[in-house]
Amino acid sequence: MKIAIPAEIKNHEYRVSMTPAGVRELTERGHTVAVERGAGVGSGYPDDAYEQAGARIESDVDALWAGAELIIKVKEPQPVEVARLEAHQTLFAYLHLAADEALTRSLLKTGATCIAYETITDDHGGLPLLAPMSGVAGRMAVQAGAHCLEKAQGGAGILMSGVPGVAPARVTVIGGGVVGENAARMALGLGADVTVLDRSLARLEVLDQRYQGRLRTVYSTRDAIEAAARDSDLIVGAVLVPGASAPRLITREMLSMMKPGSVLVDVAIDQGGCFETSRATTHADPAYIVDDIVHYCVANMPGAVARTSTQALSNATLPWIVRLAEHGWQEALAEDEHFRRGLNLTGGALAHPAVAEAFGESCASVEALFERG
Ligand SMILES: NC(=O)C1=CN([C@@H]2O[C@H](COP(=O)(O)OP(=O)(O)OC[C@H]3O[C@@H](n4cnc5c(N)ncnc54)[C@H](O)[C@@H]3O)[C@@H](O)[C@H]2O)C=CC1
Ligand SMILES: CC(=O)C(=O)O
Ligand SMILES: [Mg+2]
Repeated sequence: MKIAIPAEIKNHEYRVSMTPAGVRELTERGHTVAVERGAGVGSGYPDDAYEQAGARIESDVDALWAGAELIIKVKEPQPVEVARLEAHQTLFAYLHLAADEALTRSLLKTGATCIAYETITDDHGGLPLLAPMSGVAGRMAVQAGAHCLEKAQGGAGILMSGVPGVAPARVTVIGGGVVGENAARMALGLGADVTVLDRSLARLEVLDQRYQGRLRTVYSTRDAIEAAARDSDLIVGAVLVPGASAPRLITREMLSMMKPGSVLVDVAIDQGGCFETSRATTHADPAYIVDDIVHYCVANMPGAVARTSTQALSNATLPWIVRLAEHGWQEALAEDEHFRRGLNLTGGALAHPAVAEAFGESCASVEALFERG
């Protein structure tokens, strides 16, 4: 199969969708891999490392896309990339379509098959291609939150750990999944006072067992969220309903309950955000203030630690990419219900129920799509 690895073009996005080691796995199986010139540089992989792995380096980005059957990216395609996508091509990347109707409609018009990393599932109820970046973003959320708590950033001037005789910061994490657990672990490591809210009792039980009284677990209700708003110095938004847009858990009105200079880090911003006052920001200008509350809402947090993130992402995606390359999307997805859940769009139709629901549209029967092909 002809595979293309474009350079990422989102603001301050330094990841690349495949390491040279990943390229070698594909070229040794007889596939052709074209890598856009300079695509790996932000992650510390020069062009010659890809050449040694058997890739061809392509300087002409239009030719790179036009010559591919399978395009592997990190972030959702930007408008100039959507314009290059063709109906016969397969795109495999983070898409977060429920949060972006304009992107969804423009991708539908291309007729291309779009498979999202973040909706592929596993046998344990997890999201194996979201998890590695959720781990990174969860850990970063606390670093970012600690920075935002400093006075110069508009924060209340609170040190996460406190000092002897002075209480540590109160950190609440809403959503105790992969992002939430990693955020909680970092906050605990810094000596903060940590509470995790989730509406899954099973998840709260896992955290309770794992952290043996070092953090509080609280069932997520409106009351519990209001109490968190009143008491917390830092709230990390880490909820997810797979494929769907994030529920708005802290309203603008609730900001008035919070202490001035408190911080909201909305990691769920890539699914639209779980705070009403969240809007997506970039690493160039990551935070803003509404009603005295600092908001950090970067939608591609792992891009800032690209070397770590590229390796972690590539480790997770490679086996799935190999299956797409070896069998084509129809056969690869037909064989595996978890892979099928990654299918978001094909032939101009919506193929993921949560994405279709987000726009009040009907969802194509995935089984029927396979029969048609
Ligand atoms: N901004 C960024 O750079 C990044 C953002 N993310 C995003 O972070 C979000 C979380 O991802 P993961 O932790 O991997 O998901 P996950 O599925 O592991 O965890 C989500 C948790 O939220 C809980 N939840 C759902 N509704 C809730 C509610 N109303 N109240 C409390 N808890 C609720 C679920 O029970 C689950 O435990 C996703 O939107 C993901 O796309 C992930 C990586 C990078
Ligand atoms: C998950 C995601 O959106 C990211 O890593 O940027
Ligand atoms: Mg994102």
